[in-house]
Amino acid sequence: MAPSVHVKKAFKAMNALGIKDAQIKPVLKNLLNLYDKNWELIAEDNYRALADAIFDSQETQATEETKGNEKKPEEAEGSAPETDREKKKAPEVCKPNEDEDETDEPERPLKRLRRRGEDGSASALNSPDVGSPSLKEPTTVDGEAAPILLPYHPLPIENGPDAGALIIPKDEPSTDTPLSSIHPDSLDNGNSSLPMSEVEITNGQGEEIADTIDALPTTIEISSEHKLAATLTESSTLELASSDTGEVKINLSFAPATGRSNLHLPTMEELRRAMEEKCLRQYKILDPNFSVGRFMNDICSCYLELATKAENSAIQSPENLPFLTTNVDVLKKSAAAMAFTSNGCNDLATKARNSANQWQPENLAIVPMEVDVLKTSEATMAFTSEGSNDEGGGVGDSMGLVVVPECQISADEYRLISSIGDITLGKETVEIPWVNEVNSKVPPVFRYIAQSLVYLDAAVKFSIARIRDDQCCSTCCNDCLAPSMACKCAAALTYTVDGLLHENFLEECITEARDPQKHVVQYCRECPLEKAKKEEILKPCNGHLKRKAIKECWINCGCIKRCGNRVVQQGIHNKLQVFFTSNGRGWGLRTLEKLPKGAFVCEFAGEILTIPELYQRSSENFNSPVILDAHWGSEEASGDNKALCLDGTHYGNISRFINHRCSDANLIDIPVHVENADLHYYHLAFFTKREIDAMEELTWDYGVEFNDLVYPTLPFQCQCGSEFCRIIKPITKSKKGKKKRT
Ligand SMILES: C[S@@+](CC[C@H](N)C(=O)[O-])C[C@H]1O[C@@H](n2cnc3c(N)ncnc32)[C@H](O)[C@@H]1O
Repeated sequence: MAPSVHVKKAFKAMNALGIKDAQIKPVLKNLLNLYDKNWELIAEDNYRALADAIFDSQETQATEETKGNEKKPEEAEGSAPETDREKKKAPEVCKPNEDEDETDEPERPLKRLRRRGEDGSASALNSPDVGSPSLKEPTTVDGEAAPILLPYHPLPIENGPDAGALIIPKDEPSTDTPLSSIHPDSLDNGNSSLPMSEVEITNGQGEEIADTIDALPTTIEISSEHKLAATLTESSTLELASSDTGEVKINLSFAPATGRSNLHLPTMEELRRAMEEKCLRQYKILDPNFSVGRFMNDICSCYLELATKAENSAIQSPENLPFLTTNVDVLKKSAAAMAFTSNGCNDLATKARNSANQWQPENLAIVPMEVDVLKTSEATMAFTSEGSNDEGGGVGDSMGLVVVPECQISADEYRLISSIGDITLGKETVEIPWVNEVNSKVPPVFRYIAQSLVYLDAAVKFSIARIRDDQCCSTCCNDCLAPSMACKCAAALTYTVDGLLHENFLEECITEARDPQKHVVQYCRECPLEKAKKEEILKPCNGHLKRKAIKECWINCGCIKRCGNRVVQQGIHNKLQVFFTSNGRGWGLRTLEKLPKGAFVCEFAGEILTIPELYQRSSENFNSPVILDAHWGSEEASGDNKALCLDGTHYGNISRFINHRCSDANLIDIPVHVENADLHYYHLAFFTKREIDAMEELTWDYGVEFNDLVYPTLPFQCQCGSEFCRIIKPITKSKKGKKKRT
């Protein structure tokens, strides 16, 4: 399964920051659960999420200790010795700005880290001397940019005379001090200590013009084409402005954070997905091409259109532009501001309409995130936000500006996001819907394939010439399971006429899976699993199995396509559903109808990789690859390109959602030969081990061990809930002092 190299890298990056292993380990475990083992996210910005989580946990600990200690009478009287107080603080290593930071708040180990692409005083995590790997943009197996993971690029700010007056949020403001509205005329250019939500506006010639946001009544003032000042009181605001050069900027801001320690910075991707999901659910948008990026773009286009129209006609009265409250003079010069609420647009619109006569820029505001959209024509856009959440109540530090090219989401992805009806995108003969009743996540992006595909080096050849006469039923001409047929392929009595596995065959497979060591037939001198690791000392081979396998009728057989000895190759036919589990296991697969014992559910489809190829992917995020352990070590299966596995991470089918359950899973995986008799490659098909009720989750035993707690070879803490769960639970002491497993 997933190599420990991820863990090692994470430890290394944290060690470079002076954080000790003991502090890293528990937080990393939690984070892995939280991020569904998405190492790519965890490793982003040099493990910024991990560092943040460690610091948060230290902070929480310190706060708790402080609270606990405050209760002690001697400390309440201020008699705690200095040394004790110091102990409550976060570790020394976490306070790089010690000299500057003299607040009474519990010490925050590191300042909140900037997002990728921001400049200025880069955080320790971004400094090259940390020695951690540089950020790698995700690529697909073809080497093309993976569509879903939107890279951030710093916005190129032009200082030339033609550059528009665009707002660049000031990075890392550091105080909660309430702000007052600053009239552009009275601005102090070059102010270097702007507070938390303050943003700068440049006039294209390097001069700061300014924009401030605080916790007072909402105000946006526009005094000239390139001058804009805002003071906001409600939770957040949205502003739109265009420049002479046709650029449109949208700026949505949170009000300053107050007492929200659990905020985390969502990625652009998370934000976009959450918004898209919301639109799909709440507004029932059915257009498969819908995207938030496009939506924002449309706002910009409409805005420009309206603004341009305003130049030529008198329609710019507030009654005619219900959501737009701006200064007409400024509009005429192509710069403007507008505001509306995210959940209360109508209220504000009404307010704006009702107050037409007093139509003042003060009556603006409230949107729960910070967004910047630039250059409609080039469709670039930037989201800068912190603490965005579905309720729109998030607040946070002011963010730096990041710009993301809009068109990085492939058509497939659009379809995936909008195609709640069928996660297979029509690639199976049945539709498989997905549902999330737990949160607003949408399924991970991957290419749905109904059949496995060779990635590159795997020696998988399907040649008719290799099928011997005694391996097929060339004389059959109908259904091989029909009573009158004496078919040699069907003689193995694998399937019943109902398309189920024969009871005996199934039981034998279950017994074999229960104790695989008993069925080991081969030990290799140099096991491919070890060899591919390129470590100097190879561990001895654990042995390889000769598993019971199904041989279906294949191309050389004379029977019909609907022959009873062709089950797996017919594909999925049951009603299944992908759903989000409620106990931290991410997505899962369940059946919507009752399934009998021995029924075929689906096969594991993915990229067919050689073991070295699998290890080369070690820096990527694995989705539990499956080893095709067949006759390894035998003469026939030797060669680096013959020891194979299936990886469903990037290309996969519905099986990539099947979760693990120790021992008493309801599915069993059985090798199936469909195209040829090659022993080193086979299909892996899932069959029911027992009758399964409608709505029951489908699970299989990945066959993994959960015993290395320091550097786990598995990327997840098992939550299967089985009474036979193999995970070693930490031993805790009960109140009576007895040790027990948690
Ligand atoms: C093949 S995927 C299964 C689908 C996955 N849950 C998802 O959301 O995409 C395997 C991953 O699911 C999670 N998982 C599967 N079984 C689990 C279990 N019993 N306990 C905790 N996590 C599990 C782990 O993150 C594992 O790496």
